[in-house]
Amino acid sequence: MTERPGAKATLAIWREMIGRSFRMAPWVASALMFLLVVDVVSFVAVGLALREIVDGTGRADATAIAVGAVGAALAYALQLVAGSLAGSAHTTLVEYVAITQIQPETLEIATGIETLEHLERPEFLNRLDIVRAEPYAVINSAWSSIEAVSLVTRLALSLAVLGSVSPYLLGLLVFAAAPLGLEQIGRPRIQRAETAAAEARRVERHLFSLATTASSSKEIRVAGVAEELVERQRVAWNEWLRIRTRARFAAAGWSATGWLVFGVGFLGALALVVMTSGTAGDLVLAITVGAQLRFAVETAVRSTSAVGGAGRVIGPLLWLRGHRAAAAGTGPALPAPTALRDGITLDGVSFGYPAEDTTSQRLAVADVSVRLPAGSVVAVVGEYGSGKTTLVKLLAKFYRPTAGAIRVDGVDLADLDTASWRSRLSAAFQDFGRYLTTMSESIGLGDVERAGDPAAIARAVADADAQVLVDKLPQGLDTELGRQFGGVELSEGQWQKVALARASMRQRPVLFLLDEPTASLDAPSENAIFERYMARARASAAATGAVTLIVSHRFSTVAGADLILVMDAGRLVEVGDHDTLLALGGRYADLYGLQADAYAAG
Ligand SMILES: Nc1ncnc2c1ncn2[C@@H]1O[C@H](COP(=O)(O)OP(=O)(O)OP(=O)(O)O)[C@@H](O)[C@H]1O
Repeated sequence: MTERPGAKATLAIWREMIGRSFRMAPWVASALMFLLVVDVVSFVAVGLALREIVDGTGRADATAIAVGAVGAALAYALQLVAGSLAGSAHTTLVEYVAITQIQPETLEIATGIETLEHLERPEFLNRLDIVRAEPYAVINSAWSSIEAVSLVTRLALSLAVLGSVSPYLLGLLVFAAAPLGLEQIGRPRIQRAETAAAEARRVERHLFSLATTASSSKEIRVAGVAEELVERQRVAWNEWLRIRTRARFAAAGWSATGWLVFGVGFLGALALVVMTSGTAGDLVLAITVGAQLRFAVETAVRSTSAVGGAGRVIGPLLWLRGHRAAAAGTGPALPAPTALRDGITLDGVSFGYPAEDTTSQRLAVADVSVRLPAGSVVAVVGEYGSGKTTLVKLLAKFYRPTAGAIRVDGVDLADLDTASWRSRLSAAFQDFGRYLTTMSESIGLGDVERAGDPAAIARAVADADAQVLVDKLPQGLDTELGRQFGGVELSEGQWQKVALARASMRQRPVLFLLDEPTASLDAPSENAIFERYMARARASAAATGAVTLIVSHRFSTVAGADLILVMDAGRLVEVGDHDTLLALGGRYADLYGLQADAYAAG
């Protein structure tokens, strides 16, 4: 999956990065530009002063030697100061732009894509990981490309001085090309290795977080699987290390060969100077400037390495941007309705999760056609893995149907603006989030626009039957949640209540999705909540024609629904209300009977 960005794309990114540097930190960026100019000027001054010393020595001119010596000392000092300040300015800029611009961009890309598929695809996650790990490389390469201009100037000047000592020394140019050229051979290997190692790194991180997260740690300890996890993490680290080390060794070999060639060339050139009766002054000048040349070449290698090496991050960054742009879709998007007149219709809807091998892709939802009338309470039941949650995700537009269409009052959901549609939804998911912040914020974030509205939060708390929980917390709604940051830890059921309260923040949704909203709660809590939600569903139905869709495994919960959808292996096998389905004596009746027997036996 290594993609090398083209020269045009790389130049465009550099221009963008330099532009951002000047916008974000104009003083530091301008200072860096100025210091680079000072660096070159002082380099020229050192050369000229050395030339003066050598000429003065030849003429036995003490004044010229003294002027040359003072000039060389001053110019050298200036060069050191400018070089060091430029280094600091460079690091500051790189860090600042990487952290304030590129790092947030990765999160924006990941969260900005409306659907969820990308978060399950390794090719997306691997690239995200690369850019997140090294956002500095992008901006660093942009500034290194500018510094390269000053380096080329320095190289040219060194060679001019050396050429004036002896034309043979110009041959060093050929030898200087060796370290630069051979570096180009090693670098792509490192680049490919970084990309190839990204997956092993993700595996390593996953295992680390699995082993250090409180929730999974319990199972790990009971099952005694910790050692196995450590071993697997070690294997993943080793794999990461092996791929990178091999490439780095190979690149180091090429680089060492290049420097060997340069060293041999330098020695040969000096021998030629001596043999062609150069003066002692010429020899000293050749050695001094030659050493400077070596330094300039070394810096050039480092900087071309930063410039060229950034391809491994620029490539993935451009890919991620492209992916986001492609996912944004085209065409005009319609605003979502504020109320439903007719309802939501599923027309031959099928969906299969993306699979590596598309030929063996299984449909999680297969050819489902049903009408969810405006104002109705709809329950979805079925065995584990029958496609209930997938149906909810399709309605929330997290995925697009692979076939068929979902219509909202006759308008294809695909044509509705996703943000607008989501602003008309309320949803509580089975795998709810835990926001580690205050209780009130954790609830309020269910509706950003009213996140700080105490009345809205109080109503959401009441709807989710969470007042008892709030009363138990040491600082009520102001209590910090989550032990990781020093707050109060909640039980699974309490977290679920917080999620439910969050989902209750929007008072006038047109679709209320509840995917097993009470799975972690006890039966009395579930009953209390369900009654409230039924009442709420009826009130919403009257106000906005809202459809409330509840996924549940508990049949006592769903019996009061207007419409029950029975799913089996992705298919909708039965539709109707409780009495109709019982009378049908089919799948629903079987499942209902099983659960009733289980309760009776219990
Ligand atoms: N993110 C995913 N990637 C790939 N396959 C998935 C994904 N989520 C679910 N599936 C598959 O899709 C099918 C339907 O899953 P879904 O979660 O919709 O079932 P469900 O009826 O909600 O199950 P449960 O009652 O366990 O919540 C299952 O076979 C499952 O393995």
